[in-house]
Formats: sequence, structure tokens, C-alpha cells
Amino acid sequence: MEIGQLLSSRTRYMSASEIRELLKWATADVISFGGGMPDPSTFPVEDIAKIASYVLEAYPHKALQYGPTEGVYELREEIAKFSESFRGIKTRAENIIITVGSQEALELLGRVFINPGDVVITENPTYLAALQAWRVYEPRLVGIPMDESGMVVEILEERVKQLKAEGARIKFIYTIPTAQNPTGLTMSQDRRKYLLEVAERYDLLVVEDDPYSYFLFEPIQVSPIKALDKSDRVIYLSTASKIFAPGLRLGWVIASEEVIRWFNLAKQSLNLNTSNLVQYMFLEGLRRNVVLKNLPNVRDLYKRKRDAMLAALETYMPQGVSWTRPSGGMFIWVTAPPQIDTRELLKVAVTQYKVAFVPGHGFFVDQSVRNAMRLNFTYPTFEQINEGIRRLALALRGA
Ligand SMILES: Cc1ncc(COP(=O)(O)O)c(CN)c1O
Ligand SMILES: O=C(O)/C=C/CC(=O)O
Repeated sequence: MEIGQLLSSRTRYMSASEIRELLKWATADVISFGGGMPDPSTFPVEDIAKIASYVLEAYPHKALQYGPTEGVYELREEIAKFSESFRGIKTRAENIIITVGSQEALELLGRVFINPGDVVITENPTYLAALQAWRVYEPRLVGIPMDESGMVVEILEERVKQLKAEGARIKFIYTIPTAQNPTGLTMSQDRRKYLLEVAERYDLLVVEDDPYSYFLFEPIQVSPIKALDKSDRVIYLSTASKIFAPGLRLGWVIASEEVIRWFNLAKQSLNLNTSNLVQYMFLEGLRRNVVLKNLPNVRDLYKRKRDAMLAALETYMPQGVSWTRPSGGMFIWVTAPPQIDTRELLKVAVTQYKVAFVPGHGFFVDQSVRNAMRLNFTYPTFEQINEGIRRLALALRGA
């Protein structure tokens, strides 16, 4: 049966995630620098196995039953304590909703805030799956350039002034201020304060997406923007994906009670509630300190992997190729000579050189930059990092 005529008009805005599409390349002979996957050796498998059997023995009915859309109250309380002690964010259970990964939080932002033509301001480049989630709501995406200290907030302020003057409806400013995806860059503390000042001055919402502040390799003194928020204008997203296990699909939002109420309403029609079993498992993981006890080792491993990739880039890359030095997180952002289209390069890289990466196009609000690529260093082994960069350099020389 042909369904083309039956599709909704919004499907024209649905496009594949170049990250998800790459997962198929994670074959035996292709070295993939694609998905932002944690090193599987960091998964606390034994702890999770014990926790799963404990939860199913201690409170099976609560774990296996439907649950409250906003999430298990004890978990929301535990995340509030974790956020204050570990991130300096003072909050309460009532200001938290548990989501199916922070990817669901990105969807809830679109569903609750974006009408066609509304302006959403982001860093440029930014997380491509956020753009993917929001495009179906037909926003006007405005990208702000970055430098070594993150989003150039002076340019943000100028753009906000222009947009306000033309009567644009700015719905929120989206930032990944710490070890940003895809660049790995971290916004300075001064810029964080300046961004909040601009948001205060123009009465704007700020969405702070923060999966990576757990993995800062350099001693940079930065605080979550949410920790500086005195007027409930920052919507803070974080996730268990990088500090526990991505396959469990658990994230959370910290925001005003009004935002939480609207996210709750939108989530009811999406999936009723995040898996209770997974919520109780993460709750036990926090209570047993499984999350924090592993972090120093994981951070050290990822720092060594970042250094290994930076060394390999220095060794093998030809003239004209540049890259970021990430302060943390999972990614290095590489810029090839301007004549190279990395989507075209990927085809050759995979088939002839058996190495994969995420082309940079999809991380830009207008897909305007074609000679960039994102490399993940946390998933590949040290040997694959060196050999994969050697192969990538050969592919670039041949381009
Ligand atoms: C900036 C950003 N936001 C959201 C997500 C989605 O994470 P989750 O696994 O919690 O859905 C990711 C995952 N890489 C990310 O990098
Ligand atoms: O690579 C990323 O940034 C995101 C990874 C999550 C996914 O596998 O889609």
C-alpha cells in the first residue's frame, strides 16, 4: 500500500539523524568516530545487575506498574540533592521532571514552546538532534557563532536587538555551555553571566543542555548557568546517559513549576511516564553512589583518549586541517580545507579507508558549512583512535 498521500505535512520536516544513520557503520572492519557513545567498559554492569534484582525483589509492583508522568517522587528528590551537591543548583523535586533521555526533553521544548515562525537561537554549530526535534515545529533557527570561549555573546546581544526590533517572537536561547556537542568547547564564566544578563534584559528563556559537565578534563572554573539563575528563566537538561548507561534512556529537566507542569501535560500524550523500573534503578544508583564513584576513572580514561586523538591528529593530518582542543566531553571538531565536502568524503572514507565520522553539515542551523566533521574519542579503543586518524588523514590527502 502506498502511504505517501496519507503522510502529515510535518513529515516534510523529518530528516534522518546523521549520527543515528552512522550506527550502521559500526561494523567489524570500519573504525567509527560517529556516535557519542560512552566507552562500554565504563558501564557499571555488576552494580546495575545487583540493583535490578534488588529493585525487583524490594518493590516489584511499583517498579513494574504505570507511574506518575513527572516521575518517581523519591528520584526527583534524589536528583535535587545530586544537583545541589554536585552541580551547585539549588532546586526541589517539584521543579524536576524525569524524561526518556534528555532527547525527550528536547522534543517537549518544541511541543510546548514552538509555533511556526518562532525564533529559536542556538550556538552554530549545535547539537543536530535538537535541530532535528524542533524542525517539525517550523521555527526560524538563528545560529550564533562560537570561539574558543563558546558562544560569542556580544553577537547574541546584537542579534537579539535586531530580532526584537523587527518584532520577532524569540522563544528561547539554546546553549550547551560545557564541553559542547559538537565542538567540545566550554563557555567561560564571564560569558555565562553575560548571557544571563542578556536574557534578563530582554526577558528571554535560556535552555541549558548539560550532558557533559561531569567530564571536564581541564580545571576550568565554571558553574551551570542554572546555578546563577535568580528568576526561573533557565530550563536545565541533564542525563544519566553519560554517567550511568545510555541504553536505560533516562534524563531530567530542572525548571520552574510552570514549565514542569506544561512538560508534564505534553509528556502524558507522548509516553505516559518514563520506565519506573529504570527510574528506581537510577535512584538506587545514586543512593549507592555508583554514579559518582566511577566518575574520576571515567574522566581520566576520556582525558587520555582525547589526548591520544589530539596526538594522532598532530602526527597524521595534512596541512590545512585544523581542530578544536576540547576541554571535556566526547568530541573533537575538525575543519578540513574549504574545497572538501565531508559528506562526499565520508563515502570514500568508509568504503576505501574503513573509517567513519559525522559530517559537520547537520550541526549548522542552515547546513551552510560543508568542510567540517565531528570525531568521537570516547568509544573507540586507543589503537582504533590512532589507526582511524591515520586512515582519515589518507582519505583527506586523497580528497
Ligand atoms: C547536547 C546533547 N543533548 C541531548 C543528548 C541526548 O542525550 P540522551 O541520551 O539523554 O537522550 C545528547 C546525547 N549525545 C547530547 O549530546
Ligand atoms: O553522538 C551524539 O551526539 C548523540 C548520540 C546519541 C545517538 O546515538 O543518537
